[in-house]
Amino acid sequence: MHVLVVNAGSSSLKLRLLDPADEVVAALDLGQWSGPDETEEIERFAAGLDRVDAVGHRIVHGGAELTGPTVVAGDVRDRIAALTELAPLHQPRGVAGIDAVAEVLPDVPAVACFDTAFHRELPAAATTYALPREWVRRWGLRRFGFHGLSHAHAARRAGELLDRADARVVSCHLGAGASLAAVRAGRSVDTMMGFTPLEGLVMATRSGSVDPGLLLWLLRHAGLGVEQLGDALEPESGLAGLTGGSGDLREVYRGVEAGERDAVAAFDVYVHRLRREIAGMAAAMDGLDALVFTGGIGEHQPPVRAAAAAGLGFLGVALDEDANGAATGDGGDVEVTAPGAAVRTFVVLAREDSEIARQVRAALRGDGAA
Ligand SMILES: Nc1ncnc2c1ncn2[C@@H]1O[C@H](COP(=O)(O)OP(=O)(O)O)[C@@H](O)[C@H]1O
Ligand SMILES: CC(=O)OP(=O)(O)O
Ligand SMILES: [Mg+2]
Repeated sequence: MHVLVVNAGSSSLKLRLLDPADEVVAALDLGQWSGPDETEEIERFAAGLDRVDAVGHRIVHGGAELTGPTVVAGDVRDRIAALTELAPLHQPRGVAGIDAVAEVLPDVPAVACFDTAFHRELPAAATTYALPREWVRRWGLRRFGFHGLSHAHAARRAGELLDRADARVVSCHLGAGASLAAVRAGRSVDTMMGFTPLEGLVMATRSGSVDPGLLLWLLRHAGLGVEQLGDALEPESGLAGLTGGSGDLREVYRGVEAGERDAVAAFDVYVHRLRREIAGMAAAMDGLDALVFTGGIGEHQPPVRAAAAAGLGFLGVALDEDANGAATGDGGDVEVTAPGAAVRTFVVLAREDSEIARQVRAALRGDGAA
């Protein structure tokens, strides 16, 4: 089965045609993509493909009900669109991808694959916010977790590379958005993102977790409205907020090398949070066997991996300096563990596309979730 994969992220759109062996036989990447207003290129790409047997869409939020790969039929598209408030940066882009491809390939079955689905069996202790019970019941407030397609692939690859199905893996997806997952025996047992993709690590343009009291203070005392606050936390915070410039870690690191004070501070804040939370994920599953880095930053930025690992020796993490320095995303999935370290560390190329194709095939074969 040839599967066209549509991966709409917050900062990019990635289209891939995968053959039955998961080889990428056609690709289009749009670095900057606004979503609904800009679908001609997707349509042209999809229309120009010789053979598409099925389409798989990455959809960031599935809410409480869409918990596995789902054929886009009936009201499914509208149910996905109805979750826009919970992922305003992402959900409209996912829906735009569904609409654009349906326009040019109306007879090809499409399957929605959700970032949230991998985390659907998180233990209650990990999903529950300590909020009034009445609110939780009325609005279904809970932590969902995201980047599940990437975490599922990264953790599976770590299991294969370790040759252990029961491994405890901390998966670090570090892209424009970023999150960690604690994965034990292939199942997500904790993760950093919550009700929305705003909780957790410092990201390119997102704040990650901040004190809720600080947000209340801003609303009450700084004259900010809810809309302004939302706009500031999402596209104007994170690395971009810290440097007052680009949220691209490549640029930040150039500033670090040039000794620019804001860039050094931003890098330190990013790494401090990352390191602390890796240890937290390990604690959520009584230790770890493998640490995996994936996503644009995880794959291509040796200094981030080195700086995060530098504080984790107490857990048994240690990187081989040369192997880590050489792992810049071109050499496939590689190990970067220092000789003798108790925890194995891998760099795994993010393959949300192959995870989606796998789920599409499973859903269309009728054997449920992949
Ligand atoms: N070739 C590269 N070299 C260094 N850093 C990279 C490279 N590609 C991507 N990155 C980093 O990864 C970030 C984007 O991650 P990516 O996973 O591609 O984005 P998205 O979350 O939109 O899928 C960029 O901000 C950049 O810092
Ligand atoms: C969920 C999320 O943050 O996705 P992305 O990294 O693509 O923005
Ligand atoms: Mg991404």
